[in-house]
Amino acid sequence: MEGPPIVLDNGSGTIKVGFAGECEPRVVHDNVFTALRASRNVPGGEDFAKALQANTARFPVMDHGIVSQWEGLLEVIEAALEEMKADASKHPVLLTEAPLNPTVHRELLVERFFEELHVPALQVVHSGALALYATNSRTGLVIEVGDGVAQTVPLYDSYVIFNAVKRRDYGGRDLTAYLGELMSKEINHRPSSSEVGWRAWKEVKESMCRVRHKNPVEEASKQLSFYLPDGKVVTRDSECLTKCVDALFEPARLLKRDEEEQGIHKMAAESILESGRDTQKALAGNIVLSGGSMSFPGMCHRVEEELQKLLPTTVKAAVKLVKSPTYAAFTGGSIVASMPDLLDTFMTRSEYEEHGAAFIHKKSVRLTQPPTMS
Ligand SMILES: Nc1ncnc2c1ncn2[C@@H]1O[C@H](COP(=O)(O)OP(=O)(O)OP(=O)(O)O)[C@@H](O)[C@H]1O
Repeated sequence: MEGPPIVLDNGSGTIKVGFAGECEPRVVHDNVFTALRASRNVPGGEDFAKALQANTARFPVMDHGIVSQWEGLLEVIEAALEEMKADASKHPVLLTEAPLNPTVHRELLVERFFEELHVPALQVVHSGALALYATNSRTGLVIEVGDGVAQTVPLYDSYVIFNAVKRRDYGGRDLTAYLGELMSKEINHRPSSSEVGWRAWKEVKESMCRVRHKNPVEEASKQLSFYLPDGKVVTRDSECLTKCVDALFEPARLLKRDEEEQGIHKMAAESILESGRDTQKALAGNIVLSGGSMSFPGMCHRVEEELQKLLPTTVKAAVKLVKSPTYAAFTGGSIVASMPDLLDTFMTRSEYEEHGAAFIHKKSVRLTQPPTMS
């Protein structure tokens, strides 16, 4: 007999796993492949093992929303399920994927889940769409920036407006690297190893970085100074703390990407303007920020301000931050997977065996189907 569905938010930085109906994930793991594991699975693995000993090993399983280490992903998931004492073969799985990934990526996910994790049934949904469910609304625009992907997903009455979804390949991981670059210039920070540097930059980013803005109430919770392992100090007035967040609005220039890499406010404006005229006001009036990289103090105000400049004056932007930005996709997935008729939309093992992995494209749930608006 099957147990409750398992919800698996497979992020570029962390994987969040739990049961449908629960508010927060039971297990949150860095989505990284240890050097020791990598040494068993790739040619020239001894170098990875040496890197581990030198404490410089970092092998992310995901590269901007795309699985780059399949063996690593399976090991991370198996470890998480073991921690939950859950047997994948006894639970349908609701899995998240970044929007606009290649179709073949979804098929490979399906294949691995049926063949290697032996799941009885599977559904794959966009993480951005789920975040809106976590706020209990069905119409709105989600702006989600996690560790590796920035996405804007408009939903009208639970339908994803597919043609207006935007996705770019930058996120918190890029901000951490950019902050490290800024700190090495501004305070001559020289970490003893890349791993030590990375951890320190990430901690500074999460505890001190904020949006360039003068609202002292919103900024009050941030730390005043941070002592880096090399003895250097980052103080609250450091220019790099706000400049790091500016990169979300100017990724092409600050993260040195090509012009295609628009800032989140431009992606959001395009998502709204490319949706039907009759839905624009409803979308702009309920903008939800989700994903860990939207947690910077002052973010709602800045997004609202920048976005409003790009919208007609009759379309008013109202922006709010979801309650737990890093868990919002999981929470939304947990709500969706608890809906009584949702299980009918899952791809079953017999469908997989009969039609193959590509059948998943025919099994979209309601919230991932194109709208049928007149
Ligand atoms: N308080 C914070 N302030 C700023 N950034 C934060 C904060 N907390 C977490 N982050 C950043 O958020 C990112 C992780 O967010 P999240 O878990 O939503 O991403 P993900 O699901 O792993 O990746 P993605 O959705 O991009 O595939 C990390 O880069 C982390 O450093």
